[in-house]
Amino acid sequence: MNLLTVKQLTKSYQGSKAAVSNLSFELNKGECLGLVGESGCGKSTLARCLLRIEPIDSGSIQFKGEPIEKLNERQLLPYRKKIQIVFQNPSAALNPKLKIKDSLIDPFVQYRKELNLSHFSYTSKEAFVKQLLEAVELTPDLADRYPHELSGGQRQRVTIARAISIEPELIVLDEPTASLDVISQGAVLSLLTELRETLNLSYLFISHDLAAVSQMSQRMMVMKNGKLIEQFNRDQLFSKERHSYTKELISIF
Ligand SMILES: Nc1ncnc2c1ncn2[C@@H]1O[C@H](COP(=O)(O)OP(=O)(O)OP(=O)(O)O)[C@@H](O)[C@H]1O
Repeated sequence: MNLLTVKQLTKSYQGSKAAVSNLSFELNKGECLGLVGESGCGKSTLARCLLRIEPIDSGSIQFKGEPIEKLNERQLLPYRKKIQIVFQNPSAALNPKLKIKDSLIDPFVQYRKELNLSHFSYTSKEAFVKQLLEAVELTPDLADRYPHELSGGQRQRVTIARAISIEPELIVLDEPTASLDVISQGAVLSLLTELRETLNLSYLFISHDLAAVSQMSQRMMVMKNGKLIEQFNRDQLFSKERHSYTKELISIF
């Protein structure tokens, strides 16, 4: 089933050439679609446009066939809980003044009335927070700590737990492991794959790291200077038909 359809999406910042230019792709339910490209090629701009954090210049974004590019904030509410984002820097994503349990419960409290959870269940705040921490393989005692009392890897697990707490359909992962050391990176990527399968999630996985993208994704897209160069199945990554730019990226890794 088709979850997200993007057609001819273009976005430019004032006074600059298009950061994202005429981008078209589809993302299917249950898959991880990878997007790889060097720094500054427009990956985060695309992520922000999909989340409607940035307005787009032209093109369309459909979620399950519904155009969402022109919806106002109130009309967007039902989509806000279906599409979540995990950013590169978990420290910026967590409120330093809130204990982990309060950050974790926040999306649930915000969307409580519209939620129909199937994997998690809410009986009490404590029990719910415990379930979330367990889902991302963290111990329950972290609930009472503040973000600065956690490691970078633990903080990123907390932001992932927040994103999955309301059981979204799609998560945009924007360089989710870029701030982590290699061992934590591997662990977080394995966790994300497990969660996708358990919770029937779909991912748009954005990274400059070709190895990570190819490990996670069933299909991949390559972006350069705001444009999509090509898209292909993961098992076609090393095919001789690949674009010369993709081959260049492969040669660097
Ligand atoms: N708020 C902004 N205002 C003006 N220009 C911006 C803004 N955000 C990004 N840009 C420009 O848009 C282009 C794409 O940036 P973007 O952050 O989307 O790239 P990226 O591929 O995510 O890079 P990185 O991997 O380094 O995060 C760059 O030329 C950048 O300078």
